[in-house]
Amino acid sequence: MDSDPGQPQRLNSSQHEPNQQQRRHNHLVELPTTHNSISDSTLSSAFTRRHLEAVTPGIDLSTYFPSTSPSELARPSYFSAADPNIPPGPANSSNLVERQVPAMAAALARRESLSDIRAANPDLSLSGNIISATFTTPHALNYCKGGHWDLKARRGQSALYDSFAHLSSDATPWHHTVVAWTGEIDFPQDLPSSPPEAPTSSTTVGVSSLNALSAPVPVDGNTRLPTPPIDGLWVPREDQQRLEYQLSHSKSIRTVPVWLSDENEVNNEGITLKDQARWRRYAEHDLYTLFHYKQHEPSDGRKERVQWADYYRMNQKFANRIIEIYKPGDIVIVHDYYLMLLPSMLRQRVPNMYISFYLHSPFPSSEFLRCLPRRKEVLEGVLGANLIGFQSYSYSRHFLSCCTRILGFPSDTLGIDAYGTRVQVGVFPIGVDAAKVESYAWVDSVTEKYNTLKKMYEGKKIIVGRDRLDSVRGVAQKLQAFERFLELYPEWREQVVLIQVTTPTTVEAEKEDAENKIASRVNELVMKINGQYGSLGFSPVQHYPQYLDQDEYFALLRAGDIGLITSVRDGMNTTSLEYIICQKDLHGPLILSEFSGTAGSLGDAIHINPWDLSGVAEKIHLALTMSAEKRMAMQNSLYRHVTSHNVQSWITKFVRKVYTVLGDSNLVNATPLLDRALMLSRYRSAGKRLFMFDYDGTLTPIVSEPSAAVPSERIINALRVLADDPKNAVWIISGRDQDFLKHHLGHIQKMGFSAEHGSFMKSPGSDEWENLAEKFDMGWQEEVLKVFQKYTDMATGSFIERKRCALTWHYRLADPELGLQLSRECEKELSAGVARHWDVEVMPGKANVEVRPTFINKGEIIKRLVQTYHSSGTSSEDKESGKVEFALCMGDDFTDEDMFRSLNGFSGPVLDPDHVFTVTVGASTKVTLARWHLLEPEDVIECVALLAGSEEGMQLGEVNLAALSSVEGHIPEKAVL
Ligand SMILES: O=P(O)(O)OC[C@H]1O[C@H](O[C@H]2O[C@H](CO)[C@@H](O)[C@H](O)[C@H]2O)[C@H](O)[C@@H](O)[C@@H]1O
Repeated sequence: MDSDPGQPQRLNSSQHEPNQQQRRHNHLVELPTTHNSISDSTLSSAFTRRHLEAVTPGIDLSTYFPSTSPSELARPSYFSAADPNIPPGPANSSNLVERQVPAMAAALARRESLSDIRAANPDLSLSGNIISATFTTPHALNYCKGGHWDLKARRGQSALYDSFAHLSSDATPWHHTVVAWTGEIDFPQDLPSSPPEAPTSSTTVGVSSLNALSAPVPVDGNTRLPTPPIDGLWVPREDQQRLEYQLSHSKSIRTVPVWLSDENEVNNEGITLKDQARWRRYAEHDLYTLFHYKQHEPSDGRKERVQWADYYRMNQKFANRIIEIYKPGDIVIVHDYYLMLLPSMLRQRVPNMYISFYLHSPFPSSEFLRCLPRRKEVLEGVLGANLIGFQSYSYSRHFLSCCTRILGFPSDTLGIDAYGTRVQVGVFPIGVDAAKVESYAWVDSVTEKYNTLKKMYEGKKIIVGRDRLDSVRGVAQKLQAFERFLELYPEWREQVVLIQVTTPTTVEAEKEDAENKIASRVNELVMKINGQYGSLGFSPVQHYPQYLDQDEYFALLRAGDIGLITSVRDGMNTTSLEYIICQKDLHGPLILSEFSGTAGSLGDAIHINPWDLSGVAEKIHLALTMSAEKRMAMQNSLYRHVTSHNVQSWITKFVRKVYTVLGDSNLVNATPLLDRALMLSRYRSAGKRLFMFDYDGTLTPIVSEPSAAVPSERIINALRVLADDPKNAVWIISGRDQDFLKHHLGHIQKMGFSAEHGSFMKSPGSDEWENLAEKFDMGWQEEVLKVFQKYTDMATGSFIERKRCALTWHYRLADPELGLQLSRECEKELSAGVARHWDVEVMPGKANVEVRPTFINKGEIIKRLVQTYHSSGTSSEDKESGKVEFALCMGDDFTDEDMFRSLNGFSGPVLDPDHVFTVTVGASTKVTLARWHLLEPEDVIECVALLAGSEEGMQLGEVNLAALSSVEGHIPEKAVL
């Protein structure tokens, strides 16, 4: 093996070793890619065989796995926790731990039992199950000929998968299940990714997918018959079941796969393309980018809508899958930005579910998040969780401020009041499996490569870097800083080598960028530096654009004199943690970007600003010249941190925090975000529907001047569409007087009205107003007016709204503090005076105080309406007979609670509770009798338009807008109304 340090070369003499030409130019040419220490196919075969042996005793598997040798089965791998070759269970893992990290072994020895946990949390009914939802399964899947599955270790996220392995092991008391998408399934060329073409009686010409299903059985006996797809993925059901069985019986990580369709698309040339990557597109294109403080030009809105729809649908599929396996008392942990809608979707289905969310990536400041078109939905989605965890304090602080600034939710440093409950926020920096790193980093094969490396660069200092080729990893900055270092410190020229390994990105949005810009920028810089500071015998930058295998990786980390991490933004940099472990004896300093999520935890590393090239250069010099004592002190402290804050302690602390938070949460008052998709489906299946809308603060936003609260065109049109449908009875139930309602909404002939909190009623289609307070003595009004006038005189800007029956004193335009104080006094005075000798109720409203007869209220109107519309008849064609099969009631204030109370009374005995939607609008902190929550009138309008659009879309025979809307969670504004 050529050991000339001047020649870039691979670190071993494997079959992948490049030829001489490649060596000379390896910074320009991508070398043949190697994989983890066990090649993908070997690993997968080993895995599959091991599992099938476990689950199918007695079956000879040798024909399926002809190439799996016993040594392959036995060989360990660090890179994937999902690798079944890592011995599972307490005996193996704790032995390892005890040998390697005594502190951790002691911690694990203090394993809590479930009964201890239950005893310490008597208010919770913990089942002992944890469901972890993560985007992709710990294994990449290969669908093989013959319908068998080959499983490969998935690259990346090793810390997360290690935490799953830990939770699944006997080292914890939990019964753990991972729910995850299969990921893009690798199909062999000769297997159909869509239904195979079936022969017709006279010809073998292909038929459409639909016909293929009903086509005659092929007679050759070889053609695999298409079965109806699960969501369009053309994997026969028995093969899906085979995989599900295999994954669910895994001893290392029990996994339940989520099947998502690959929904083939036909391109302009009529060629069918598989597009399995669509499910990651929104998350990786929009969220990942923005969370890393980057923005791309908006594309045409249509593409974005489709990506959002896929994201929404993908999250829904996860929710469905979790609900299938969920049992009361289970703890659900949702991981990362792919699944940000999932917490709310779960909360909507099971309001008292124990849900937590952990973000592995950074979270940006509100100034950045504001640029995300779906910012509100994304924040609302996560807020379905009881606990939200972040990698670093600044990410959690940004999140809190986004909730307050974008959603208007009250927050403090510990959490947010949302949807009638408290959502807690915490910082839990992830770690790595330190014991595992130690056990693999010093095996003979690594030491051999380490020795080779050291020999290769004898007499030189080695700076190591291993990054993904993402723009956020700062590889270009690293090279520029190194260049600056060589410029500023000529004495180090030819004395220092930077070995930079750059792995391909897996993030969709980065791929294009990476291929086009970053890769060429990095190559340019490597050439420039080597051209300027290199010689015939030596190139100062050794760039390896490739995956490293496990042995090479650890050998490199051990061989480094400096670890250099210059990411301009990352959630957690696990390479830095692994470097620290690998340097436990040699104490090579770690130079770490302050923009890495790890920086907050590794206070003893040398922190740098990667944008300050001279500053980084100085720190490289400092690290190279640091005394041995100082390096040792620094490294020892970092080592202690990394080994005690490992991935096992991370997940243990997080889970512990989940149940502590649950003990503090008031889940009884939780009011989930309205499940629009559910509402729409119930609406569409109902023969007879009843709508009851409050007006101010529900259909229109609250404004300072009552006369300015006019309905928008959009809501008028939507209400009209709903009211025109013979299946619907639509009512406005408001504190407003008849004139106001008539003026703004009276032209919707088929709508019913109740004015002044139930004092007056006008049925749909009628011109007559019924006065329900007719017989009531109005003598109280004079007394109330006197009191109101007194307060009006005291608060400049306040005024009295005089209606026919109800009276309102408004103080919104007065000084806010004085107004509030006087309103309390006014309410007290009226309650102690006029309300004692008249049968009237004094109600504090939104910057108002209202008085009306007690027996008249919105709840009474609801009773009348249900009694009127709900009859035991069966015809659903007219309003005179038939059962109400869908009821939607929306309101925002105290007076609307009467409506919810009444409807709740009917839910069960009269109306099917699953078909009654009571929705409160407004403050996230609100304690309400409503079952659902919406944030503001704009959301109400979206929902009303969604229902109206659903019918209209179908009537017009257009694209089924409702179907699109339901997956998108909103209705296209212009297209429908
Ligand atoms: O039952 P509602 O339809 O919600 O009506 C309740 C009262 O709403 C109006 O006042 C409130 O809205 C105004 C416009 O946004 C706002 O300026 C005022 O401060 C609020 O109190 C209306 O003026 C009252 O008559 C209704 O009783």
